[in-house]
Amino acid sequence: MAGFDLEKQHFPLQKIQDVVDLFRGQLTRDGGIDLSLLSIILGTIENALTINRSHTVSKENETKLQPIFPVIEWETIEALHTKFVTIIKSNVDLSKYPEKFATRELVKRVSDVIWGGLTRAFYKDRAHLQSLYSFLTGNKLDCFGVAIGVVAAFQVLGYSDVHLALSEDHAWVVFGENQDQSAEVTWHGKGNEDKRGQPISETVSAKHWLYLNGYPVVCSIEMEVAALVSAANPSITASIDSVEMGSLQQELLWLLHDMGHLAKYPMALGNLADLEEICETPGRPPPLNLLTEGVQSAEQYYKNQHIYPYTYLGGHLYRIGDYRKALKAWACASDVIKNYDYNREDEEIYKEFIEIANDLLPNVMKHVSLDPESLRFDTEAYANFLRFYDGICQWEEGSPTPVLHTVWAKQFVFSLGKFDSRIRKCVQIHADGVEDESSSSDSNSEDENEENCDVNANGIVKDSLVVKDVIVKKPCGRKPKAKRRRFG
Ligand SMILES: CC1(C)CN=C(N2CCN(c3ncnc4sc(C(F)(F)C(F)(F)F)cc34)CC2)S1
Repeated sequence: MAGFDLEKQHFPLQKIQDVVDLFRGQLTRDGGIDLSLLSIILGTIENALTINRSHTVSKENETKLQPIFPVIEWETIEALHTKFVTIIKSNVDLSKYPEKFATRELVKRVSDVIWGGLTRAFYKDRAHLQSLYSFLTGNKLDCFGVAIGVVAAFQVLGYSDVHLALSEDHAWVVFGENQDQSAEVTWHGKGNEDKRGQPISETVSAKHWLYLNGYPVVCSIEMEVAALVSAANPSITASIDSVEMGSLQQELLWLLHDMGHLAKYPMALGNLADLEEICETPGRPPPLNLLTEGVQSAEQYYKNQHIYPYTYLGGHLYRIGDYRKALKAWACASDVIKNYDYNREDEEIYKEFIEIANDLLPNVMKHVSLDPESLRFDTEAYANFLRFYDGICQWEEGSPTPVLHTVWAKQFVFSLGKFDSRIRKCVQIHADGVEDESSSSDSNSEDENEENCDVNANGIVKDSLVVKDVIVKKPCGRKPKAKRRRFG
């Protein structure tokens, strides 16, 4: 196949650098990127490194004690690629679709072809079902795999307007001359009827986390490569990862990062940060830089409607023991979720907040000691703690599905009680625009500590009132004054 001469020269693939060079060649050549080829290559390697690890090791690797890596022959990849092209072209009669750009009917047809190629009874939550290798050798795909398979199929059919749209827990496609059309192409979650073929309207996405309130990541072809790489799964078992697959993913993400293709993809930046946390790449910036990039990307391109940039950041800070900043990141995540209405298809983000509130935060509060530097005496930490819970209360308000239950309340009381009692006296909560007689009493306590009030934290919500200012005072925080008796 003349078109593949450039790729052929990289084969046989025997080490990570061979794959990186092939991806770089694809990403830099004009002739366009072949998504199905890259998905098949990545899936073949993932399969050999995680599921079928009994492969031959090349002489070169054997002697140099290189990480083991399968020898991938061109013929293997070419056969699978030909199979995919044949399935798509023989099942889609393009004479019925004369338009230059994709139509909703054609998108539904291509989705049906991928859908029709799947075995009925398979456990869709299993790992390693995200690539075309899985589709072509096992007739199995997860929900992301169906979506990327549809996009790859349209490439095979010669369309350049069909692209992947990603939220934080769902994927669909955009298409049309102005990319202003959208369509479901896969299913979501368990027990939900799939809505394949339907558009994602503004009413469907408004205040709905699953559609990021209308601010999904709409991929370029290069970002679709980044999605393929992000979706690669190095896990061999629940507790063991393939080092080779992880470092291949890491190297490919750096390649994409250096080419600017992660700039609008916060989750890919988060994935790379997590890989760097596990095994840093010499000469590369620390994970915190990537996580900050992810937050800035969400603020700049997606109106700060994404949650995961903050929970990626909070999780990392938690793991390195920077609990103050972790708490701030989680409060920022809560500031985002509070504008959404929670519903039954949002379980993934619900689990994320449950883990923070009922596992991570209590652990933070358990660990804090009597050390005056501890969180217990930090007023800004307390304000962030209140902001975190307040956002969750506001998330529940107006939602068709309740969020909170007694477990949340028990953990809230546990964590709240860990803050030093004087902290709570240092925090004044002013109702937003609602002047009531009690607010005048606040001024007394303010007078009493006048010299201490110099920090304004972000607003929080109290009961049904939006509270604009939380006035916090320093000395109750970090270093209690000498005259204060040590606690306990
Ligand atoms: C802070 C966290 C709990 C750590 N890992 C997280 N991930 C891991 C990686 N991940 C992702 N990483 C890159 N791209 C995507 S596209 C996507 C999805 F839209 F949901 C899809 F396509 F339906 F699966 C998910 C996802 C999902 C979120 S969020």
